[in-house]
Amino acid sequence: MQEWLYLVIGIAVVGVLAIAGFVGTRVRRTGRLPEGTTTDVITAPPETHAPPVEPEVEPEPEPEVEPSAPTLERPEKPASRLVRLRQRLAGSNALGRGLLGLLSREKLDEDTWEAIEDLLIAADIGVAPTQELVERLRTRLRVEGGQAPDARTVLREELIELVDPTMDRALQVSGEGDVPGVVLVVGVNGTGKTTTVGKLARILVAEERTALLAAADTFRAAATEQLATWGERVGVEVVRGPEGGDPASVAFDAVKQGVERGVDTVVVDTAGRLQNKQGLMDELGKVKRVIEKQAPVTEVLLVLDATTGQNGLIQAKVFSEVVDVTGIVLTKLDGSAKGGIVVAVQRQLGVPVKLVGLGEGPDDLAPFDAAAFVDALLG
Ligand SMILES: Nc1nc2c(ncn2[C@@H]2O[C@H](COP(=O)(O)OP(=O)(O)OP(=O)(O)O)[C@@H](O)[C@H]2O)c(=O)[nH]1
Repeated sequence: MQEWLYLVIGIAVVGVLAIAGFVGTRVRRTGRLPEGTTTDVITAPPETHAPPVEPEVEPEPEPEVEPSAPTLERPEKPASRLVRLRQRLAGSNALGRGLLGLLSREKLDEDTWEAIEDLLIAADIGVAPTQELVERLRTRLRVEGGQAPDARTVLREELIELVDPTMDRALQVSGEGDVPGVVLVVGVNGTGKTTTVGKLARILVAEERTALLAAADTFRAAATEQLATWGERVGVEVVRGPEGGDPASVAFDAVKQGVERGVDTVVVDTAGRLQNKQGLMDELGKVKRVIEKQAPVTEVLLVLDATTGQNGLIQAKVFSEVVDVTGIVLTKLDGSAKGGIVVAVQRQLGVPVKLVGLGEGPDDLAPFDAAAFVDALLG
């Protein structure tokens, strides 16, 4: 009986030890205590403080912003522009004042008439027109002398006559039927040709016409950029080609687009390098020929710098031999004391001055008018 008691105690001890061993093994293997068990011996792995993971947030789609249309400028109506001529002809109206001073003398002797001739020639009117004018003034002032004619009135009338108010100065900017009018702008670089094309675009816009510009001056890259800026300001597109490319192909493309889009007028800027007459003739001849596959050229404007005097007249002659010039744009009249060039160039080419440049402002290009010009000269 005692042996049985020892056996039961032994089994019980072994059992307790076995259970303790099993529990220890599980804790080590799993790293955690079985549910409801606590102990000081086994420590849980240290908690790591990983930064909290931000939930991924889909970025808000950028709201689509309509490219805002550039604010377009509203060019000044052409009719009001010539009023600026009077102030701008600061140099040229010295001619008017000088003539009036001489003609108001009590005695119009030979010396006075000579001084009048000198003044007119210095203002670039040209020798033949000067002699004609002096002759007419002498006759009128002598014949009407008894009634003390107003020298100013006589001079005004004779100057207007000389500038010729009967010439048709309307710009031909409309084509026949559905095709656009095509204005070809030619002239030596530096005369203000590209500026004139830009200003002309503004005149067309002011008159509510649609226009397209052709940057066919591929010779000077900056000319294309310059033209693009002019166009952007009034919402007129510019057709351009590669730098140094064929000007005729740019002109062709522009007029083709003009026909397709049904614009009113295409204005073509050209390079017009005066390297030699044959080169110029080839270049401008080709430009005109290819344009006319699409639409007739309605106006050929020759741009001349009024400050260049006789040089300008020589250029004018060369260009007029190469293309049929139909109108003259006289730029920089504001800075010139030589307003007489208007008379000289019209006489030389037999075509009217249609536009005058009066400054560097965007709307400083005005339709020319004989009476307003003479009034500005006389101050
Ligand atoms: N004061 C004055 N300056 C003018 C007038 N017209 C043009 N200009 C200036 O003359 C300079 C030459 O003008 P452009 O238009 O670049 O000359 P361009 O003939 O086109 O020369 P290219 O582009 O090289 O063919 C510019 O500084 C113009 O602002 C004008 O009527 N009066």
